[in-house]
Amino acid sequence: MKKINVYLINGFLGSGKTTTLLKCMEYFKGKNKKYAIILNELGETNIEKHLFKDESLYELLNGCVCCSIKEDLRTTLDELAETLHKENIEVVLLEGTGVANPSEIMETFNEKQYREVFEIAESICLIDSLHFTEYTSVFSSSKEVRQLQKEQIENGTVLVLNKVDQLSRKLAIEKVEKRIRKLNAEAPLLYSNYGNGVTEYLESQQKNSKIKERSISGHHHHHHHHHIKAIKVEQTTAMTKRELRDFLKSNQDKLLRAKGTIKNSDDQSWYHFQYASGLLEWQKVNEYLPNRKGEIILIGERLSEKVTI
Ligand SMILES: Nc1nc2c(ncn2[C@@H]2O[C@H](COP(=O)(O)OP(=O)(O)OP(=O)(O)O)[C@@H](O)[C@H]2O)c(=O)[nH]1
Repeated sequence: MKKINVYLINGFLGSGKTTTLLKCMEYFKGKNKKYAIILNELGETNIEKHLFKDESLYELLNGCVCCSIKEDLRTTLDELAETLHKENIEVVLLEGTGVANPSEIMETFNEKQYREVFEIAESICLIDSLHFTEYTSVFSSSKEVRQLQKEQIENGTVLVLNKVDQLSRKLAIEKVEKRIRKLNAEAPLLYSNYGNGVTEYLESQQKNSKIKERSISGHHHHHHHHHIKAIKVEQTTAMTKRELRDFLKSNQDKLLRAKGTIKNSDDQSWYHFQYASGLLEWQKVNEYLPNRKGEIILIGERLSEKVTI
């Protein structure tokens, strides 16, 4: 029986995984291939669920604690294997948490019972060009963050240097590329904004599938990443965008990423927001959200459980 192609989408927090996943979904839709999505989310709530309405979605919430990833994934894959053929699913798209070692996931797919059904077609590693130097420097990041970047890049079959729009100088890009190449010299490297170019790459690989004989087995180091955690903070009073930005900036030293849905005191409307690479983006929610509570997911190191806004 033809195996199900699995596309892993990894990369550090905020590097552009979900943005790329949405593009891959469009691509497979255009090819009339049915896919299932597995999201490995950090934190107890999936704040981005609105992006995946009506999709075949499997969630591994809290799955970042690496020791539990494999077990959670096995349960999901067993469930998926039951329905795959009934639903004509041909592709699985799996987005990692951003703080997990992709080899844990690869190893699970490599277990005999799953190897017979699934095949990792590509392990896409997104890299935030703006923050890569900071995240890999001994002066500005923890050992844990550096280790994660290294593991993710080492395990990519294609590397996507994303957010190049944030790098102003060509020299800076070259410097980042040089450092990446020290970690993974073989995988093709794409320059990208908002994950553009990834689906074109997938298309070209389909045509060249005969020449692709890389082994995707994953590196077998086990590191534990218990210091990076996600906490959920509930919004108690409506706030302006400026107040939100000030709040995030005041936690900047510990914060790697934040996202959420909050109520804006200027127009009393709901907004989804994203905070990555020190940049805050927000978008008005157009649908009606009854009994909605504002909530923010903060992801970082040394975060205290007692944050209030
Ligand atoms: N300027 C710029 N922003 C980008 C680019 N790609 C993604 N973003 C923005 O960066 C933020 C994070 O993007 P996501 O796709 O959610 O990143 P992610 O890796 O899925 O984030 P986590 O799953 O939380 O780790 C969003 O606000 C995106 O709109 C890019 O190429 N350039």
